[in-house]
Amino acid sequence: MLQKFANWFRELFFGKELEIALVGLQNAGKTTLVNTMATGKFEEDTIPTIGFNFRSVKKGKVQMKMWDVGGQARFREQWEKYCRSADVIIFVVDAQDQGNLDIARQQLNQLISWPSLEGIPLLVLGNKYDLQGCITEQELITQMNLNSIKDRVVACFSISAKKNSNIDEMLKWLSKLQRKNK
Ligand SMILES: Nc1nc2c(ncn2[C@@H]2O[C@H](COP(=O)(O)OP(=O)(O)OP(=O)(O)O)[C@@H](O)[C@H]2O)c(=O)[nH]1
Ligand SMILES: [Mg+2]
Repeated sequence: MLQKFANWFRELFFGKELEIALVGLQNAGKTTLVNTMATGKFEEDTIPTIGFNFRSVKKGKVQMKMWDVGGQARFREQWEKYCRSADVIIFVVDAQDQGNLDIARQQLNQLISWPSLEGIPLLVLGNKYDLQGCITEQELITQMNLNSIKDRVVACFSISAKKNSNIDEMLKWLSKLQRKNK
């Protein structure tokens, strides 16, 4: 109760802060999304993330502190470490790369089964929606088995980090989240 009041008081004067962990397979577009959120522009030449990148961006009244973690297999065991202290987990999927959906689903299941991550809200993004042959939001919900997740708030959006589409809707959803009591 006291913690809730302290959070409310802090938010009133300093605005809200959200800690965000971005995970998902390599090449899904995590770094591109963070860049688009920061600058509003698409930067073509991202290189695969080694370890992680950190970027803090103010959107409206919300300071978003983003941990963008590498998606290559050798970095995946570190995902939990970054998600542990996050207020929300964003799992980015390449919506065109249907051959990797099974692995994405397995990795997501593995991640959210960590007891340390119980209850942390989950946002699944089907990225690259500007490309032909992408699966829809509804298909992504089915393929990623999102309806079976009952222990946390779950949302799903189709976005394009490249074309900056649906990013505002995503930000609106994020800005409504409560900070975790730390
Ligand atoms: N067409 C299209 N391409 C995109 C989009 N988002 C990212 N890409 C491209 O996808 C490739 C991978 O993007 P990254 O942002 O580096 O992917 P990542 O998820 O950070 O990859 P790792 O750091 O290896 O985990 C790049 O060539 C991007 O230009 C999108 O919305 N549409
Ligand atoms: Mg990256």
